[in-house]
Amino acid sequence: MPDPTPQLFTPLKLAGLTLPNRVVVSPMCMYSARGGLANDFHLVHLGQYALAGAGLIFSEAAAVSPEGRISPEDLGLWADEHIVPLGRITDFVHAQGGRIGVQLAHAGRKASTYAPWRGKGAVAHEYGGWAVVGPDTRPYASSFATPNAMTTEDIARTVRNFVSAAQRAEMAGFDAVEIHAAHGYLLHEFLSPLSNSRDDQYGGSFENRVRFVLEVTRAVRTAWPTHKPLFVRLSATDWAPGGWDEEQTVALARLLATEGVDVLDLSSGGLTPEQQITPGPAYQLPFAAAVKRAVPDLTVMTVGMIDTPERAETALQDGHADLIALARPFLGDPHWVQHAAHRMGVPFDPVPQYARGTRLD
Ligand SMILES: Cc1cc2nc3c(=O)[nH]c(=O)nc-3n(C[C@H](O)[C@H](O)[C@H](O)COP(=O)(O)O)c2cc1C
Repeated sequence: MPDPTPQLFTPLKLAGLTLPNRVVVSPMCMYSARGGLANDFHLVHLGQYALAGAGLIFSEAAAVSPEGRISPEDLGLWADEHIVPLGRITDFVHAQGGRIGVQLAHAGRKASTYAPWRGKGAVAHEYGGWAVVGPDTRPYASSFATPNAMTTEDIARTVRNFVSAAQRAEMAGFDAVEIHAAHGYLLHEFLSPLSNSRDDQYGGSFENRVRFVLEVTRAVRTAWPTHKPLFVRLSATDWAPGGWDEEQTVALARLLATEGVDVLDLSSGGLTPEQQITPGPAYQLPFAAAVKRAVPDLTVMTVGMIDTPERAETALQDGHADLIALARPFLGDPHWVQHAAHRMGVPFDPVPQYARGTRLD
């Protein structure tokens, strides 16, 4: 074992859950479900990361209501029938010594589109899409559906949907949940002045725009067991003038910390097609660093183009983040953690049962 052990391979305790290393499989929609139900694809896709020793695996966004799906192929947690197929996956991951969380999501005005493999940007109405909702009636882009502005009853029902989804996640055996409030989906749409023109208690001032995400967080935290960590993913900036930005993110981070959020997962963008950004290596790390500086009690996860173990290790050693999430690197190399350990000289056995000699039959 190198001395000192690379931070990437040090454990991290989140509420009652201890992660063996700091590498997290970031949520990735695979557009492979029917009726929101997980199937063999999800078992194999997510299960492979447990066999390969990821510190924590996040499933893709699971819709909290049918109209909150990005596409008809999204995973769901809006009905009890979703519990058993997901439980099969969490059982498998746990049997390999792994940990798995699920992201709870509502796509808002970016719902009801084709899955990307059907043709980008098209609206699913043509083959049986559904009416979409948002803070107001402005669509994400001209090729997207025109949303119905949510009433306060719609908002209250959506809060309840997040709670029911979290309760189903618990019944399915997940170790963590993440509230998806990023990437231009429903909760982010309420946060940003660029997509929220409401004049009621959910629009206008900062306090009003953050109300919906705080209500969801408070309600989910109450329903989700205290020994299991709660993550929230935010887009730290819209990369657009007059939009949501780092300053507001830090202010919201302070509020989320008081609501019992364990981990803030800092991404960016997705609110508008007119983003002013050319992403480069670790381009979202400064947002994690800013939140860590301002809210030291919060555990912070960074994501985005952290493609090498060295870059990940530097982010941890510089104190800019506590956890590193990877998405595309895991698609290219499901054994990323094992390969990182090898490069850093860390002994690493991804399948503890084999290491203990109990499964050598
Ligand atoms: C195929 C694919 C699907 C994704 N689906 C989700 C998702 O369901 N929820 C989410 O928050 N982010 C999603 N993302 C974004 C990733 O979680 C991640 O934030 C982003 O890809 C940047 O990380 P990377 O550079 O390591 O890929 C997706 C990314 C990819 C490539």
